Amino acid sequence: MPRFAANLSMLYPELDFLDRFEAAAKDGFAAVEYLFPYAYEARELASRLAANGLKQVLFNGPPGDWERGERGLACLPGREAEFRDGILKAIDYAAALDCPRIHVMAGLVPEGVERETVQPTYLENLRWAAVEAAKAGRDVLIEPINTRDIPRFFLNRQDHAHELVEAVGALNVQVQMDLYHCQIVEGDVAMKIRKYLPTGRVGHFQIAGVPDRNEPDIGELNHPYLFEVIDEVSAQCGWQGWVGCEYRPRRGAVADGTSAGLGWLRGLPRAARG
Ligand SMILES: O=C(O)C(=O)[C@H](O)CO
Ligand SMILES: [Mg+2]
Repeated sequence: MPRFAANLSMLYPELDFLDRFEAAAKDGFAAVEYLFPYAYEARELASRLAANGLKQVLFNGPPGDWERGERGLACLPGREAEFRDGILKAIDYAAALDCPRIHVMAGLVPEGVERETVQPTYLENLRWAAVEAAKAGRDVLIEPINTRDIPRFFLNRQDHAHELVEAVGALNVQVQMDLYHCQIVEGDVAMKIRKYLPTGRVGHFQIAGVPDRNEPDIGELNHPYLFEVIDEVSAQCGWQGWVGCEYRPRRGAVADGTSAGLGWLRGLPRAARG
């Protein structure tokens, strides 16, 4: 089975953020990811990781003004200086948390502007981020996200993400393949894993039930089957990454907490949470 990381931005909403590390470790996770570390001192987060024997495997670069709806700066002409400051801050956090990868959110295509118009800005920003991240020994990830959840998000499809990774041409730029978004936008998920994982350009997976982003055993995707596909292809190509559990608990959230909804994980053959 693949190795699973708990997404602490979505799992354990019943707990304060800093208490979610311990909860994830108690549920058997060996790794965590979350959206943003910036509201906390890096040393506080590092001590929570260490105290609970957890690895940090992913977080996002600063997204711009999240409360006002911004979802990344990479494709926004005129925001390059802010983008660069954010990437440098993320790289500092990644060093302090010993986190190998940073997700750089693409941002929203401005109203009335064509996607193609902002693509040069996006590529230039990614190239710059790749160079800075490489100096620090980190990978930069880009993630196609569905437009039902984030209307006008610049990057929606796996093929577009892989074209952009090729265009940047840096070994440390990879695709974050979120199977939830992939199913909503384009489907044919198993075949896309078979197509893209062997390229060496998939840095991380994420999962959630489709369509409601709840536990992976709720909804239209057959995750045990997809895990077998990931296992099979990984055995052939040597992929050794993580699968982030990025869903909003439905089963356990109210009565018993997130743990009660982890039956899908405990039920997997040779369940590997770390
Ligand atoms: O929404 C997702 O799927 C993500 O992974 C992003 O990091 C959230 O903004
Ligand atoms: Mg995701």
